[in-house]
Amino acid sequence: MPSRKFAEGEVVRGRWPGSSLYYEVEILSYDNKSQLYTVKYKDGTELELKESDVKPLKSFKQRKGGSTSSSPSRRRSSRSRSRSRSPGRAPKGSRRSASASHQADIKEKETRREILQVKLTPLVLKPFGNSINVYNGEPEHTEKNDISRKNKQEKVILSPEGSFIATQYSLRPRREEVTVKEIESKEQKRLPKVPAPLETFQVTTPQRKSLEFGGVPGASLIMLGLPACLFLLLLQCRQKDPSLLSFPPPLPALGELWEARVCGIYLLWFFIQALFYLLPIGKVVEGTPLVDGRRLKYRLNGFNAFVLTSAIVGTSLFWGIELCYVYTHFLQFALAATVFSVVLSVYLYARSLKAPRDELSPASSGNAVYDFFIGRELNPRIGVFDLKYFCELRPGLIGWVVVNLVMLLAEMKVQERGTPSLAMVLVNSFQLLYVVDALWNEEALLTTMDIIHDGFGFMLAFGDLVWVPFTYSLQAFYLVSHPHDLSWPLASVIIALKLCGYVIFRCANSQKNAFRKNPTDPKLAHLKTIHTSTGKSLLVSGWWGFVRHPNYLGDLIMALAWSLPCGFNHLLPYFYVIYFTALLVHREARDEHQCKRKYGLAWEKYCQRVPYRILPYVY
Ligand SMILES: NC(=O)c1ccc[n+]([C@@H]2O[C@H](COP(=O)([O-])OP(=O)(O)OC[C@H]3O[C@@H](n4cnc5c(N)ncnc54)[C@H](OP(=O)(O)O)[C@@H]3O)[C@@H](O)[C@H]2O)c1
Ligand SMILES: CC(C)=CCC[C@@H](C)[C@H]1CC[C@H]2C3=C(CC[C@]12C)[C@@]1(C)CC[C@H](O)C(C)(C)[C@@H]1CC3
Repeated sequence: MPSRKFAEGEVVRGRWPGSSLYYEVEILSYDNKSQLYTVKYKDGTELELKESDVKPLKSFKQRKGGSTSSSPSRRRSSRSRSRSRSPGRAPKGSRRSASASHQADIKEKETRREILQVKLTPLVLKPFGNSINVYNGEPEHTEKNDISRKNKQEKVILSPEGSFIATQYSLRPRREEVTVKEIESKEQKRLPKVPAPLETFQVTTPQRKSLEFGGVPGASLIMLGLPACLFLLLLQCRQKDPSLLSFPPPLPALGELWEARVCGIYLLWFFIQALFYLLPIGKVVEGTPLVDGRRLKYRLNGFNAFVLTSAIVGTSLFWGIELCYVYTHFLQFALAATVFSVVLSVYLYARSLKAPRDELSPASSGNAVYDFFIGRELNPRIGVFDLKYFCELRPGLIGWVVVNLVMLLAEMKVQERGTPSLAMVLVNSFQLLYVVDALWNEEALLTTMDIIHDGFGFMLAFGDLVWVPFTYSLQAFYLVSHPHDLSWPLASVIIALKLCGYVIFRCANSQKNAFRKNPTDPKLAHLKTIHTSTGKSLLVSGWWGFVRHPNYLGDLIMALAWSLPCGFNHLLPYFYVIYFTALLVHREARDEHQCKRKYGLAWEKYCQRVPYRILPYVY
């Protein structure tokens, strides 16, 4: 049990010395000896504060029934008069740097977040205490998913009037006052229209300290490295001997790889998928609340698009259309897709320069190279057409299944077989199950960090449109020219492994999704939870009590099962497992960082209760 109340990285309110004003600060460190916290204010000021001068964020939203009876506006004007020592005020002449305009963007975004924290954050229940002295930011206790208690909580959260409290006006530095007033009047007009949000990811995400992915050098390296890696993989896979000894493969001339017909087919594919996306079939749902309180609408018809695509592919086969053309021109298709993703990224960056500030991604930085990579605009849309959401699941993911099928047909042709090999059938079926699962559970995508945190830039454009269909299908591509005879006993073990991975993956994801959708779900009543200061709880038993990312564990087990049918002659079919382990370890670290900032000590408590991240007793 930690002796201090607040964790490093936690965002809290810190008293400005000599005043009674509290501002949002981040805990940088704690000195056991002096018992002082080093905190950082939003303008960069670092100070040491006593514990009594630090309060959890939530405690300020609980003063509605407290002694301050003045209206928010009255309170604001009276408090602002007394803000002579605002930490928001930087020393003369030192406030604006060269990147001032983006900093201003970020500042305004933060300001909006702050306002929304005031207006959108759900009330915290009595058990946390209505007084800031009672609740210290720590989870009070771990308890069973108590329905009667949760019902109470749900009631409070869902009531629009009860959920929005405006008590934090005094916490804003004076220099933001004009913007704040302008924005507030806009917000006040908008807010009654939106329902009380349950998910407040963007709203409560505090400012980031450092850039992810190794910052500008890391992003530059990834942007150059990923396409190079893709072409080396494909060229290596085409070799008779794809072992490391014959690396690097001979490089073809660029002219050989560029074919206008292939580009046309690729564009046709993309626009057919876009057309399916626009069909008015499927449920329309709302995404998580944006920084301005709005919720975007998304149509869930990914599975329908898959069925329609299957019908088109089936018809093409019936008419005898040579699908093996995709195999014989695989590198040309990869180049066409790469060029398309680069053009798309340039378009996305260019249009983001005109995007309103509050539509920028929380991951964007103000650095052009980094923002081109991570994406500047959070949800670029052309009318109702959401570019990121569309690309994440449709052309690439469905394309991957079609590529696998093409490889199966190519194997039969190249190896002159009447039926596909058992290894190829397993790879195709396993990956088909994965894609169908993703499309069937499409709604879950709306809460992933790709949708709510990352912008739409080169990373996701290239990742979704090129990396997924052309590298995730590497096992099938490998099997076309490197046959592997798989015995049935071994195949049974691999099938069991795949099913085991799938059960972990699906059950873990479904358990969390069901819990986030309805924490009072009677089916989850047996699970233990930890309460957090945001009003949301964390599961600490069931799948999420086993390791902190059981869904990643299941996904990794499945990844291994996709490679094993290719045998052990070469490393190449295991590329996916290796890459995916690195991706998930990095993704887990990003998520952990964000959860620690969101949930503070409650997250630390969770980490104590569930010490392993992905693999029990190993990691
Ligand atoms: N094949 C691929 O290339 C690929 C790549 C990436 C991901 N994936 C898969 O995609 C799926 C989604 O992954 P993801 O990275 O978006 O993350 P995720 O693991 O689905 O979600 C993480 C979020 O879950 C919530 N959470 C964490 N611990 C919790 C607990 N104990 N109780 C309740 N909620 C908790 C937190 O958000 P809130 O508290 O805000 O709800 C956290 O930010 C995974 O199955 C992953 O394997 C596949
Ligand atoms: C390689 C680099 C640096 C970037 C590319 C990452 C990109 C390939 C992945 C990022 C998020 C991933 C993702 C899926 C596929 C791969 C990514 C786009 C996913 C669509 C796979 C199917 C799952 O069920 C899912 C939950 C829908 C996945 C969502 C995230």
